[in-house]
Amino acid sequence: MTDTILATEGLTKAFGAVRASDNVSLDLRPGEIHAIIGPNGAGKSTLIAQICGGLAPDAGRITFLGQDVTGLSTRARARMGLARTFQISALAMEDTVLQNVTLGALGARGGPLGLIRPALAQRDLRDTALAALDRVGLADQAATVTAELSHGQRRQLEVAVALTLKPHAFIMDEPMAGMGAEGSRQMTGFLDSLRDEAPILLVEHDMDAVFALADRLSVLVYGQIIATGTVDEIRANADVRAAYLGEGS
Ligand SMILES: Nc1ncnc2c1ncn2[C@@H]1O[C@H](COP(=O)(O)OP(=O)(O)OP(=O)(O)O)[C@@H](O)[C@H]1O
Repeated sequence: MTDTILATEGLTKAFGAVRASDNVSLDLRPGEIHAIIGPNGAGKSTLIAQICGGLAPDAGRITFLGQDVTGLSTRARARMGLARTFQISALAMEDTVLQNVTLGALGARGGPLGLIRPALAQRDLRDTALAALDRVGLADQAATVTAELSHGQRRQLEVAVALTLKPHAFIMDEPMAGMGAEGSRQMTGFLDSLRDEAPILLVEHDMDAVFALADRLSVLVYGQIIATGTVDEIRANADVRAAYLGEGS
């Protein structure tokens, strides 16, 4: 039990007749990357939205760090260290890289964002921000305007913002989306190293990345988890092959 950072138990969410989450139970353990895969419309986004707090489940519960967080707001979960990344719109494109991370660090402390006193001059905030940039390999881009970053660099910047939360878990929604082969390879290496900071719940369509990274996979089909296991176990699973991986291969 203490080996679980995040867990869902019996999570259920219906939209009319569609059961987008149907009794979903899964857990995320220290140091692991747990990938959620499944065909389009399987319920991955719905699941992530419930875990992060944007969508209330009809039934079931979510525990994070041993606490029932089902009724907590997205912000409260984020403050506890549940870090959702790769919502690109969260970055202020006209601000510098350092400004973006500093504002993230300020937000993480609960400071009112409207009162951006000279946040950049606050030494501890600045140090936190610079350390996060260093960790993701963007220290030399601190003064760059965010809009000038490449797609991949923006994703690294999002992770830097998340790092200022001192995350206990990362929730990542399609980090490889929109990346070329080289970008995906670099991102795969980056995520591989990031699991040392906090475990990652990863929704991703790029199967090369998933198979390279995941310690465990859960396969979601029509809102239900039909299998959870290691890459080898999932590859060998007849139900999974029939429902998903077998498609076209
Ligand atoms: N707000 C909503 N209102 C009605 N139906 C919804 C809503 N959100 C999701 N659904 C339905 O719930 C099911 C699961 O959708 P969801 O977006 O969670 O799947 P997904 O696995 O994330 O898909 P994709 O891989 O295409 O992003 C689908 O049938 C979808 O049409």
